[in-house]
Amino acid sequence: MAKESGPRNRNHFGSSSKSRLEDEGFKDMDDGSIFHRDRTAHFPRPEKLMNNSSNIRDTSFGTYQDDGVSPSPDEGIEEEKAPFEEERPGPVQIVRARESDCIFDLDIAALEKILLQDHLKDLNVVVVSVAGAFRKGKSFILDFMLRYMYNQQSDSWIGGEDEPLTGFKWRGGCERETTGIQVWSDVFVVEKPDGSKVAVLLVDTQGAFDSQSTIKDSATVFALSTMTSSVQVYNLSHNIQEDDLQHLQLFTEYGRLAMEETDSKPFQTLMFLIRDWSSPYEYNYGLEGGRAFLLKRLEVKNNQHAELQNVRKHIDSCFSNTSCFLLPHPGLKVSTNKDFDGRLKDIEDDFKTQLTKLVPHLLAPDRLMEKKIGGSKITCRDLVEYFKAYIKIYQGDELPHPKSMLQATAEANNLTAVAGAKDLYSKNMEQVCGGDKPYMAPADLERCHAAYCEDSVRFFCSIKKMGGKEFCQRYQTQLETELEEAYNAFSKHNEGKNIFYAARTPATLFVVMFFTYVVSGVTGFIGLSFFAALANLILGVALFVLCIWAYVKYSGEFREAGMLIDQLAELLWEQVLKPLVENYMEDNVRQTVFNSIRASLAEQGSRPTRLKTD
Ligand SMILES: Nc1nc2c(ncn2[C@@H]2O[C@H](COP(=O)(O)OP(=O)(O)OP(=O)(O)O)[C@@H](O)[C@H]2O)c(=O)[nH]1
Ligand SMILES: [Mg+2]
Repeated sequence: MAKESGPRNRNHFGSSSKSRLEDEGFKDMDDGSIFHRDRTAHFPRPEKLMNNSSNIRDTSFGTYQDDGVSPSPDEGIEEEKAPFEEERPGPVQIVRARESDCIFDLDIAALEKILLQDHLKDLNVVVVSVAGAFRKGKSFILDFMLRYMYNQQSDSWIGGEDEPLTGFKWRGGCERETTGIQVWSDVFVVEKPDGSKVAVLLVDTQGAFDSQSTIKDSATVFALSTMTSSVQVYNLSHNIQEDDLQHLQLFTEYGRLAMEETDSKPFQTLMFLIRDWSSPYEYNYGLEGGRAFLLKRLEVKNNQHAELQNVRKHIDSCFSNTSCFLLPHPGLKVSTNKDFDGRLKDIEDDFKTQLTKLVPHLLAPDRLMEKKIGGSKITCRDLVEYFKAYIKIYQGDELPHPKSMLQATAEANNLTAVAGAKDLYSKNMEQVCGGDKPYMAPADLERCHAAYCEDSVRFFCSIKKMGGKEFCQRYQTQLETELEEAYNAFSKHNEGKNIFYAARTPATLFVVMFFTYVVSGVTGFIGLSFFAALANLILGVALFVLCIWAYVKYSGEFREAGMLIDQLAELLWEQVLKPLVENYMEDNVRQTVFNSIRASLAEQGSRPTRLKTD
């Protein structure tokens, strides 16, 4: 790690800060650290952190900056009148769930404040994140990583026996603690063996599958943290179960969807961290045992079911690197004692031994892996931009909603049943009014539709489906709507076969032409030349439109023009010609009936006094 401090660039933690902290519920501890009354914000003072080890971190907050105007602390300025207040290192929430819906917001200002500091923004970034189910000790393990980062060059980085564990907020109990995504406000600047400096960011995440989060919430947090980290620690308990792999598959697929498609693997390193490993006699604690165990678990065998093979192949296709670490149980005090505050003396030796192997394996300078996206290393500044871009995708509507296994299965069941039932209906209807069948009377077609519709719904109901009655009813309604739509298409197709229907446009245009021809002749004859000319003009337009219509029908080009002419002709037919024809026909029919009745009555020798004809 590079030491970057000096008289004008050092932490500043004045007495005024102390009284402020006391006001906020913090109190000074004997070891020089500050302890919050609710036991959640206990961390070393920055000075202590600096003194504790020779390796120096860049303090993210409160580093004195010589701006040439403000006096430096060295110039005898009283602490109370310090130009600014020290901000304590701590967890910062950068991704937060909205209360009203399952959408997450990015706190851009907080992220920028951390990552866009002058000494960090152009450094390549290493992001180590811990994710997995809730209440499994994620924040707890991250706090040991923090201890390592702050005391890296000391062999006793793990801390004193009586030192409470502080940093990311952790606690016992069964309710979730961490929400959204949190990062440690101190970004550590580390010099790698090749001399290059990198910025190390530690990320804590909301546990998956708590009772307040939907699958979408869990998938979003897991996917976002996997997409933005160079090492994702998948924190599991006791074993790697098949459902752990399935969830990993679901979440990483959700992440992959939001990323640009590339040929290379989208994510970097995945470490399965198995807590409370209880079979060291089969696979030894640590990395070696983990490697053998993982090899066995992720093995793809020819005789394996395709479902099992798919999960394994998917995981392999997502991560460039996978590893596994088997961590022993930390002891009953850790898991069951409500007063346990993280002191090493309460933790089993086996656990501590493995911890001293696990943390350096992840964070030692020669182990640090820069975050790469699309094959190139990214800087802290780039990471901010990627966060902004990714969160936008998860806030939008373009991604599908990840569902619970039952819901997804029930939907698939119902959709298959809908498709089968619709297929049955279509086949039946094809047989009565398909493309090669002649025109059918609309009333008969409707009767067939009603009968086949009933058959189709009966078929849908007869298929066994998951999801319950109410859920299936939604799909039955969807089926009925789709059948109605299919019926509309069939009846339009049927109408198309009616030769008179097809000839309606030219017939209408012919009637218009004939009428205007007669009008022009008559008005011309009686000297109304203006009306004659107008009628001629309409006749000419009708003839032109008829020619265009004929061309469209013949060539299949300009179909929009053809449709417009058809609509115009239909309007004319429906609004003018049809009422005229019907009226005329009705009058004629009435007249005929009247005449025949009168004739028959006359034959009988009596005359009708009055016949009501309307
Ligand atoms: N059995 C067991 N318990 C542990 C282990 N590590 C920590 N714990 C305990 O697990 C409890 C939860 O620890 P946290 O670090 O808050 O767990 P988390 O996964 O961050 O929980 P959420 O933030 O709610 O998701 C605490 O009581 C810890 O003492 C472990 O390896 N095994
Ligand atoms: Mg937590």
